[in-house]
Amino acid sequence: NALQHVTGHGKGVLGDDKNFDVRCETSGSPCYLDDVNRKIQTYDAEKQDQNLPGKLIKSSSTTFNEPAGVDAHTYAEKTFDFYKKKFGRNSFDDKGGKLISSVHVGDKWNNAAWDGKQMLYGDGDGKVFTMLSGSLDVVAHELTHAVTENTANLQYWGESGALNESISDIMGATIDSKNWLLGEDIYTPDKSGDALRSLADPPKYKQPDHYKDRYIGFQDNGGVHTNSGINNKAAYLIAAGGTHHQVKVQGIGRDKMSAIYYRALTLYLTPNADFAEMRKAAIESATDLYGANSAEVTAVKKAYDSIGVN
Ligand SMILES: CCC(=O)Oc1c(C)cccc1C(=O)O
Ligand SMILES: [Ca+2]
Ligand SMILES: [Zn+2]
Repeated sequence: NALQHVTGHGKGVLGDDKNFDVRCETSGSPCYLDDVNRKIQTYDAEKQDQNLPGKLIKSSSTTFNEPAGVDAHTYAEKTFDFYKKKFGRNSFDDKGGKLISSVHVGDKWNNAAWDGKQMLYGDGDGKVFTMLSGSLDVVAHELTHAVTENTANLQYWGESGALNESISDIMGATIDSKNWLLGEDIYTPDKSGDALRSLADPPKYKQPDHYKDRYIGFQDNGGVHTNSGINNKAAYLIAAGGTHHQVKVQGIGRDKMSAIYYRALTLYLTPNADFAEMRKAAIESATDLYGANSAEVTAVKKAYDSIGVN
C-alpha cells in the first residue's frame, strides 16, 4: 500500500503557499496529487484536450512545483469541504464520487469547464486569463456545475441555462466569500480591480440586473452567461440587502442565502425551470427553512420583485 494521508506543500498560481492532501509510495517517494480521503485527483493534460485526464501529477517529494495543479487540487478540497460541512453533501454526486481535475488543458485555453465527467482548466493566454485554477470562485463554480448536473440538472440554454450559470456563480461567491466578484484573481493579470462578473453590480460587466433587460437571442446558448446576472442580482440582494428599482430588500446574509439556493437546487428546481419557477423555488425553500412569515421569505419576495420576476 502507500502512505495515504500525507500533507503536501506548494505554491499556487498567485505564488501563495498552500498545503493539501497527497498520497506517497511507501518508500515516501514519489508523491501524487491524490487526496485518498476526499477522492480528489489532479492531472496534467500537457496542453492536450483529447487524451484526458492526462498524467496524475507527481513529485519526488511532498513539495509540488506545479502551481496550476496545486490550486486545482487545494480549491477542489475546499469546495468539497464546504458542501460536506454545510450541506452534508458527499462530493458532487452525494455518493462520494471521485473528483478528477485536469490542468494545462489545451493551448492557452481561456476557459474552465465541467465536461460531464471531470473539471478542466486552461492556462489562459496570459492576457485575458492566467491559469484558471488559480481562483477559488472559479473552481467552486465548475464543481457546482457538477452538483447541478446531479440534482436539478438545469438544461444549459435559455432561462434554465442562465439559472445553471447563476447557481454556479452564487456558490462560487459564497465559497470564495471575500467579495461578490467572480474570477477577479485570474482575470486580466496585467490589470487589477476588474473581474469576470459581479453579483453586486452585474451591469458593471455588461450583464442585465432586471428581467426586462434580458438577452433574447441564440448566442452563448441563449445568453446563459449574460442573463445569469439577473438572478445573481437577486441572490446578492437577498444576502446583502439594498434598494433596486425602488424596491428595498433587507439582507439576511450569505450563509442563509446560499442555504436557500442549495435547497431550491436539490429539492425544487427541475431541468427546464425558468425565472418564475426560480422565484417560487426560492420562496418555498426559505419557507421550509425559516418559516412562512420570516424575514428571510420577505427578503426573497422583495429581491425577485426588484428584478422584475413577480
Ligand atoms: C467563473 C468561472 C467561469 O465562468 O468559467 C467559464 C469560463 C472562464 C469561460 C467559459 C465558461 C465558463 C463556465 O464555467 O461557465
Ligand atoms: Ca471572488
Ligand atoms: Zn459556468
